[in-house]
Amino acid sequence: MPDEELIQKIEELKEKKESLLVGGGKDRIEKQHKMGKLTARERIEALVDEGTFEEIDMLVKHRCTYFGLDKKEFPYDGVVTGFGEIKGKKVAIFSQDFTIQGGSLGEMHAKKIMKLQDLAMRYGIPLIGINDSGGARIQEAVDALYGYGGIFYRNTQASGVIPQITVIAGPCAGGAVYSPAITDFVIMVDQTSQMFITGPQVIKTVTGENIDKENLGGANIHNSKSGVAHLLAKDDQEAMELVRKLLSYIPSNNVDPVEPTDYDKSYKVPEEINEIVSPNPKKSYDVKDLIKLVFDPGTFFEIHPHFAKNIVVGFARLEGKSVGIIANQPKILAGSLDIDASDKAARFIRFCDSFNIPIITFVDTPGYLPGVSQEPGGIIRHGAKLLYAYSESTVPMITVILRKAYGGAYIAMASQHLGADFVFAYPTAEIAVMGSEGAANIIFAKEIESSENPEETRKKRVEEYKERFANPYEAASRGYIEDVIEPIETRKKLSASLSIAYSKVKPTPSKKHGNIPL
Ligand SMILES: CC(C)(COP(=O)(O)OP(=O)(O)OC[C@H]1O[C@@H](n2cnc3c(N)ncnc32)[C@H](O)[C@@H]1OP(=O)(O)O)[C@@H](O)C(=O)NCCC(=O)NCCSC(=O)CC(=O)O
Repeated sequence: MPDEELIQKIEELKEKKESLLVGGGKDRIEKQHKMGKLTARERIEALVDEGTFEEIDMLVKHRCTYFGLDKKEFPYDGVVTGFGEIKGKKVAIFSQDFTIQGGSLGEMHAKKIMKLQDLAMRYGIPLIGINDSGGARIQEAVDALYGYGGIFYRNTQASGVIPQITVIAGPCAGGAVYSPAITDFVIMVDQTSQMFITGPQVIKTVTGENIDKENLGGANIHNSKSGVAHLLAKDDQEAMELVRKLLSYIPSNNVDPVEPTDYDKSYKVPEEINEIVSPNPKKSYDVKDLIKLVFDPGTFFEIHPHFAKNIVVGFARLEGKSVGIIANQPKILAGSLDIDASDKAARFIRFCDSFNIPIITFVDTPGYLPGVSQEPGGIIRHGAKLLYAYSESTVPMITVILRKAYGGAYIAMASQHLGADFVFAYPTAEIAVMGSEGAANIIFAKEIESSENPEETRKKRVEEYKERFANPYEAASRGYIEDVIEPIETRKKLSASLSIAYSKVKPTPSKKHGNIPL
């Protein structure tokens, strides 16, 4: 005979949980849907493998008594936290619920996130944060600020230990923006998400400028101009699919390897690869066409595709194993390295290195971009990040020089001198201090000027310089590159050299940490 009191207690528990599951109520959920947004719980459902989500701390309550909050209850204090699986891989997830007091972050809301961060670190699993919040819960004042501080601190401690991925699926204003900024990848949803340190109204008061929130901090601005966001999703559903895809290329932590996948063993790089890179340095091409032919078909996943398009970064698989790719893009700004390209590549290199993902670099760049916007903008310290990031990396690094590799940019783009394990060059490669025309104009200036036919002398000298240096053989003769290869051999050479370099052990000097130029 079941105990009546026990039955009643279980009923009470069920009712309590069911009442919490309605979040901020039907009307607010409807409003959320009308805006094209999923709710916090629907987002988690879209993210994880079916039926794998295990919630914790659903019964947490706020304890603020100011401004009438003592009379208000906020289910699970406006943030859903717990664990789930993505393609079988365990992950920790928090998802802010905008239907509950605008998803604002108070003391207990923050404590739930902090606890989850601590647990993700303890278990060595990725942390995924879904942000949809009006920021610090204004009534909770300094307790809310304590909360943000604790989250930032943990984000920083976790950096390089577990992957941290953020989805911005609504407003993210004020102090709230810095947690996503510390995480490894930020995905923003088009039209429904914004990030800014202060909104349009405050800007109008402080600086007198008029701007709407989309142009100030919408998904397009942060994906294409500021570089704050790495991926753009058309809606919440696509954002969750992007997280799932991203996770398949990266490990759970800085110790575990990425699981290799099956791949088509019969895949042969098509002959057309030999025709992509033209020997004419003025003829551009899309380096992504080459990348797609070299790696396992359909596996190239570009990161930051809308930002600093003169450099391409992303993941792909080579014989089922995950690799990170950095490639100059000759189609945009001739593949030159500017401030944004340096920042973009350096951060990606450091992610790969932190999580033991080998780095493959394709080089075709005339150099660092000179000019009046770049120098005062600090191209020197930004450009230095790229050299620094490659130099400090300890993962296997393989470099392929496709065509131009001039001067400082040759050194910066994972040259052997910065620690690349294998460097290959195509016959079209030009490894020199600078382009032949510029070089001849400088070193033969006096001779050209004083000759009877300056134009003819100039041409002759340019040709001489080109013949001497605009090729890969001078570098190969010194052993600065391991081999000159045909493009069609690229996949085979990369696989063979990676299989050797996987066991790489690179001793690093004992230090607390370096001081990368920021
Ligand atoms: C985010 C919004 C644009 C969303 O506008 P909407 O019209 O969609 O929604 P809304 O204003 O009706 O908000 C829904 C409910 O959430 C509440 N709400 C929203 N933001 C809140 C916050 N930060 N603290 C406490 N409550 C908040 C609203 O009062 C409302 O409650 P109800 O339903 O009961 O009426 C707006 O709410 C907003 O501007 N919020 C403040 C953003 C901000 O300045 N945050 C910075 C905080 S300071 C900070 O973070 C620290 C720092 O900057 O360093």
